[in-house]
Amino acid sequence: MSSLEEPLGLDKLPSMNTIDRIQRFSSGSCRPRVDNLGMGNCWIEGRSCRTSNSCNEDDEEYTAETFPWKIQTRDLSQDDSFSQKSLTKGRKSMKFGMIDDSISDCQSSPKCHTKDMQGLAYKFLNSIPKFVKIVEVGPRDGLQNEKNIVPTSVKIELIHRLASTGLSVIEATSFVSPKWVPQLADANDVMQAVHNLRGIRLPVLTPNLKGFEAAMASGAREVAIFASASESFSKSNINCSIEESLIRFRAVTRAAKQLSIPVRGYVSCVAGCPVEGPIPPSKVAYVAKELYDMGCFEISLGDTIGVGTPGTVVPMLLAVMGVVPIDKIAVHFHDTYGQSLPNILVSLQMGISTVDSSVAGLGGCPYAKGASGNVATEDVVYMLNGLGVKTNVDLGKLMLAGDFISNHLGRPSTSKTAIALNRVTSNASKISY
Ligand SMILES: CC(C)(COP(=O)([O-])OP(=O)([O-])OC[C@H]1O[C@@H](n2cnc3c(N)ncnc32)[C@H](O)[C@@H]1OP(=O)([O-])[O-])[C@@H](O)C(=O)NCCC(=O)NCCSC(=O)C[C@@](C)(O)CC(=O)[O-]
Repeated sequence: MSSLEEPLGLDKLPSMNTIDRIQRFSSGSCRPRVDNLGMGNCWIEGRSCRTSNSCNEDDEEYTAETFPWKIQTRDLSQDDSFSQKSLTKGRKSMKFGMIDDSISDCQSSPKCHTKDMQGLAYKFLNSIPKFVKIVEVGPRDGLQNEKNIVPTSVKIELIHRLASTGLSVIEATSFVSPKWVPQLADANDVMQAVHNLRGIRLPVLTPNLKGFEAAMASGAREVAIFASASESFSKSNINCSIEESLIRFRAVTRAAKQLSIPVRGYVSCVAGCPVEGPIPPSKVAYVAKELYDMGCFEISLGDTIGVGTPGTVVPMLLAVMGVVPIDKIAVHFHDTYGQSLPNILVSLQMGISTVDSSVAGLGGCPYAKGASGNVATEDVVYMLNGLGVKTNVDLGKLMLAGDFISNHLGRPSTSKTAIALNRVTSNASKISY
């Protein structure tokens, strides 16, 4: 049975319910053990883990120290604009997913235990970063799998439209073999047309030195290399073993360093492989560390076939967080099982602040059959808006970019947000978000 048919579920983990696990991870008392994170082992080890699935931890006060690995996270204490102002904002802020005043309503009810409610809100929202950087991968990951090749002019227009939304990073294309990915054979033309866009980073995928050199010649000023945590996927995707790929990627990072070009590193199949099924977190951590050690400024963890759930994503992230600083980790979810948003939410709760996504939910990998598109950028922005997290992305303009490419492809967007908001207004640009 292919891993697409069978979710990689909690049965692969120690028997601890998900909420319990999130609580324990959030508390910071269970830290990843990096030396032995294989399948079937204790995924987490804290100061007082006695068995593979239990941590001897009493409920703690939710103080700043309880989230030791967080970076620039929100503070829900008295002065915090989110906890206090948002909670008393009134019904008007319910519009478009903004947090409502139900908690403050509840606080005034004798039936509600105010301290418990505040404690719960703190526990689940405290570690979420105040700002999330969105890496838009639509023009690359989104279009690399389209049956009908998208004209170069449409790709260029899409990048321009995305650039106007406030996105700061747009992955533009790939310098890969046109025999393998004919959809992106026009990489040079696309980059020549957009590389001068101001105030925006436009990384491109480069699998080897040949791709790197072509990218540089086209005007690219940031690249990404892409390894896999699955041996089988590495072979089918880039035609070499993981170790061989790391040798190629070292050559790319060395060349990039000489030109001061930033290199992003991807690890694909972090939650499962279409051939091998479950991938142990230790394998993901190994590849992530190799990429980080060779100089990648950021490691994007890709659930290429979209089989991950919070139950498998959390232990995988813990393993990687043991070897790569959390502010250097990004998450990249495909939405095959509709798990992307919950997976992103737990990633944010663990302190991750960079999320890859694709406008209109475009995407898929030509070498991962059955995998669906990336999580839609519109859905991510909507959720982050609702959480009070800044992205600097204008949802209305983003929807227009999504409409543009969906119209061109002749099919509706898979973004639930775009579908819902388009239903309530035919002119998204008039909405005040
Ligand atoms: C890696 C290679 C190039 C190896 O391809 P190969 O066939 O093993 O390489 P080769 O070195 O034997 O070269 C074969 C031919 O390709 C040419 N070639 C060689 N390199 C390049 C290059 N850079 N650009 C253009 N042409 C190239 C080379 O010149 C030669 O041309 P020929 O002599 O036959 O005319 C090939 O397997 C390839 O292009 N694979 C790319 C596959 C791809 O893009 N997959 C989708 C990426 S999505 C992903 O990985 C997941 C991610 C990142 O999105 C995260 C997630 O979703 O989880």
